[in-house]
Amino acid sequence: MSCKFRLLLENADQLVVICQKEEEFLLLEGMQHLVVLEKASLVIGNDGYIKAIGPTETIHGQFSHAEFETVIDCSGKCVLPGFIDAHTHPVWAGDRVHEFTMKLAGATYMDIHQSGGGINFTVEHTESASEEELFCSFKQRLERMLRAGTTLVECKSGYGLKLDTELKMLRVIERAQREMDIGISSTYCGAHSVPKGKSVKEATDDIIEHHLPALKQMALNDEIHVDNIDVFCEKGVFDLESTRQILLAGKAIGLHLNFHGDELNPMNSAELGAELGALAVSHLEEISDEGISALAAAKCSAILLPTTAYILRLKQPRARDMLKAGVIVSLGSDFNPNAYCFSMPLVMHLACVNMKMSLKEALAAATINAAYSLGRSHTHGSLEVGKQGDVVIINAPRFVLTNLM
Ligand SMILES: N=CN[C@@H](CCC(=O)O)C(=O)O
Ligand SMILES: [Zn+2]
Repeated sequence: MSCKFRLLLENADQLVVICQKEEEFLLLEGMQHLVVLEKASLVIGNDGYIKAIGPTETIHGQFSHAEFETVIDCSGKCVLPGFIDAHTHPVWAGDRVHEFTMKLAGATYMDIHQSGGGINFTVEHTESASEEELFCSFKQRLERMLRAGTTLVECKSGYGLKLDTELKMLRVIERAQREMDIGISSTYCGAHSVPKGKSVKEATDDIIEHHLPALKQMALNDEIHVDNIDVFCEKGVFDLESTRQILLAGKAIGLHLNFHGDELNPMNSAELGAELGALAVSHLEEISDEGISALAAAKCSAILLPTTAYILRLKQPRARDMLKAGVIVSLGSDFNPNAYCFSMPLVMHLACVNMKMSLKEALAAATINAAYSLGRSHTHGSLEVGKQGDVVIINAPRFVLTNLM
């Protein structure tokens, strides 16, 4: 082993490891027992991966002859894994502030959507924006997410709908993956809305016959690498059958299934996600009891989005029922022109206050479980040797009271 390392975080009051047995996710019981080391240190190697973690004295002894590029004294501070934002729509042009006024006056999300606003408004502005403009605003948004402690973020396309604009968005995401110091999981969301002038069937066929083969070819050419496929499964958008067809076609080209469901109307989306082997379904404000059982049995994560229920005044997702039933609960900011939130700390806060999750449950949902929902829990979501060294240092001595655990 080389004697040069990138970073030593020394003597943290609390080092919140989350879990230490290579767990892929935590369920209700595991969330109550997050692993927290006190007076502890952590070493990150030149490759960016965690090399050692343990009591300050032990690490001090083991690395007494090592050289570190940077040493940070974490006395009086608390170290957490970087937050993972499991659901965002961050590439777009054209704000929708006027829609907030309409909503305050009583319009619903679907009223606005059906009158050509909402997603379709953003689609028009994103189509006319240049790739460079989209990249610049996206970059600023990612920088703000990083400043709020997010180190891995799921980023969707979905304001293109036409193949060309979807590819423009995915190229912008790909460029950020290469150029920026934030981890990105890229999601093709061409079925985010039915394009003007097309029926659901025509849109579904276009995606299956043209978009997905193009993505497959671009992956083979090493041009664009997409991780997940998403569909907005909702009354008046993509119904259950078209959602199934699109997801199956995405699965056939190797994409993880991770889609919007049961948000405004009960659609049996959770049941569909479980049946198809989806990694995750997002929203779920209108999930059924059967949907909850199906997610638990299939180990399909529920990505809950407290900002959406807040801004649209929807009923809160049933986080407690899901946790009790054994569902893998994750969190995301749902950053988009309708829910303008960069901050996973705020998302965790809303999850606690509005969805009645505990601090520990919210942190596990924003780290190891969010990593699971993106198929990344082998490398992200906890501070374990061999995982990526993504950390947040907070200027406070504790995240949790260990004697109350
Ligand atoms: N519900 C569908 N998609 C987004 C909203 C996108 C938009 O309104 O632009 C969501 O997750 O909340
Ligand atoms: Zn969304």
